[in-house]
Amino acid sequence: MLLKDKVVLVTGASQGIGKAAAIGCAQHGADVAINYHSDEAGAADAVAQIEALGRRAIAVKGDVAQVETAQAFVDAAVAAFGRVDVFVNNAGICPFHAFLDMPPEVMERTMKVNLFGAYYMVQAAANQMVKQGDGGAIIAVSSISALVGGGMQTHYTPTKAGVHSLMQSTAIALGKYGIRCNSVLPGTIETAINKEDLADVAKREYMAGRIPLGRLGEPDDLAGPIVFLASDLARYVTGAALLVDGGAFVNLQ
Ligand SMILES: NC(=O)C1=CN([C@@H]2O[C@H](COP(=O)(O)OP(=O)(O)OC[C@H]3O[C@@H](n4cnc5c(N)ncnc54)[C@H](O)[C@@H]3O)[C@@H](O)[C@H]2O)C=CC1
Ligand SMILES: C[C@H](O)[C@@H]1OC(=O)[C@H](O)[C@@H]1O
Repeated sequence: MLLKDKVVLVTGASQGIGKAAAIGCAQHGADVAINYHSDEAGAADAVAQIEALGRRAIAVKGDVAQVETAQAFVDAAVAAFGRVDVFVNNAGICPFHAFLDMPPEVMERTMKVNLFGAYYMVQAAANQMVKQGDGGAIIAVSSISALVGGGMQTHYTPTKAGVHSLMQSTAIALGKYGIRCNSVLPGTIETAINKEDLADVAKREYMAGRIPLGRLGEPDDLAGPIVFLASDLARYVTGAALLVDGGAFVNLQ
């Protein structure tokens, strides 16, 4: 039990990596508040799975692109559980699109959800941790795309580099409060975000073939690294970025 009786908040946790992280934290003894955008059934299922583990859970609806969602989420978690120990910034979108004719609204929505949303959420969670006075852990779900490009992701990869950079800067700003800030950098994980993209069999085989561990990732592959960074096992780790990609990044030839 690495997170016994800790209170963990996860954004975008009605499915995919966020849901796996929320359940993974509950498996390690945490109570969990999840933010979700619109998938009521997915959020209810996440809550049910956490409660089945004997832990408490709430689901709070909100669009992370709206500034006020951040404080409302933290307030709801504090009302339910009294405090915030761990904050996982996971919510994100990746609407694949070419660069030269990128619609401004797609570009701006991607920035607002992935980067602005992360900024305001991390700020609200950090203020609560500072008020509590006994530290905390913040983990951002960045991406291998913080380090490498994507021709159909010119609006997306800067947001992932941005949240990685945000963790580096908040690690400095919040270190004196005992708040650790780190990011995980997933490779290609099979979720709804890339279902359409990976429906292209040739692309899917190419992507899988680039991975030394021999398979695409699944959401649960992120749960362990996130629990680790949230836990006291990582008590001297801050400002770090952990690739969780089956070795894809290092596979040049
Ligand atoms: N699947 C992959 O290959 C990779 C995913 N990531 C990142 O992992 C994170 C989670 O994505 P996945 O689980 O893969 O996809 P997903 O599509 O299953 O999950 C994304 C979650 O974010 C939520 N969300 C989207 N917009 C939101 C908004 N405005 N407000 C609140 N919630 C919102 C969705 O409802 C969903 O629950 C994202 O930040 C993504 O960029 C990073 C690297 C690789
Ligand atoms: C959604 C993509 O398949 C996925 O997102 C990322 O951040 C990865 O780098 C992949 O491109």
